[in-house]
Amino acid sequence: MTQQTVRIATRKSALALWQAEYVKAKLEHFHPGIQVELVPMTTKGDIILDTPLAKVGGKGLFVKELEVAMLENRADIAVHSMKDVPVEFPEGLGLEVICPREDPRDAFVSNNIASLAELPQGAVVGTSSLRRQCQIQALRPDLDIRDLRGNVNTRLKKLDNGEYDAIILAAAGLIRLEMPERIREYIAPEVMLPANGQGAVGIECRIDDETIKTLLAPLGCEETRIRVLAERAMNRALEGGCQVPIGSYAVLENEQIYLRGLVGAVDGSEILTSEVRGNMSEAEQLGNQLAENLLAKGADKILRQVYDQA
Ligand SMILES: NCc1[nH]cc(CCC(=O)O)c1CC(=O)O
Repeated sequence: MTQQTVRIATRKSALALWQAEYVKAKLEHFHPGIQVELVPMTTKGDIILDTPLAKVGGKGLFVKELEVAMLENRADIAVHSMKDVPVEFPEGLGLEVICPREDPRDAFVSNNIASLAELPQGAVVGTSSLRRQCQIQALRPDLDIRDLRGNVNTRLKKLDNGEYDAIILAAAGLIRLEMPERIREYIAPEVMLPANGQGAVGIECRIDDETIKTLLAPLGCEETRIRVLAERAMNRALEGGCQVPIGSYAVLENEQIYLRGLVGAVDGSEILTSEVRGNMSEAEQLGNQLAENLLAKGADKILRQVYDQA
């Protein structure tokens, strides 16, 4: 029998490598004797660091090169942070499994201030996420939100250099990179709704690769799959990629999905929210319904303004 080998296409950031190593370890655990190789590569999103992401605009800035590698059979799977994965996949590729979710909340990170609420008037907060920006500005119009790009370590370094009083990052990244002590406050979803898929890692592969799909099956988490399916359905219906002021967050409560959604003007002057509950088997319908609720409240008008400015 030939030796089974799985090649993982991955970005080179510390978090991407952590996620790829995590999947490698899981594959080796479930399939003793398997060979797993990492194929590190650079994506457009890693190169364009000086332009606000919303302006670069390209959906899938961080995943395209990985997808091309799979289509050209230079890799078998790609491991992604679900929140960076566009809602549609290129022909021939699909998302096969979603792994158990890490803490989905946003984290308040600062060297001298304990929480978002304790930030002094006019404090400088770093984030390049329009979703975070609009929610913070709605709460605290006085704060000075400034762009912050780069991978997790780069962002922390900029904070430590004194460029910001505080920054907002996904808690999941800090936990995975073993820096939970950096988190001063876990921001509740009621205060800051996370991005769709935040904290979840997904694995993409060629849809006709049955061997790989069989190997991947034990890595999936059904609860996470349902939650992320509902969240992504809302974003898809709103035609929102990851660089939009949209939040969506699902939890399961006794076999029921509770899905919350938000669309906001970037300056926080207007925030639309809605929520739906329904059966676990109706994740996508619930996402669509929530999007319709938001559109009925005027979400399309807000989003069009954002796209026009970008
Ligand atoms: N957009 C970058 C990105 N993609 C995934 C994570 C964090 C981990 C996750 O959500 O799985 C981050 C960093 C951040 O938002 O702080």
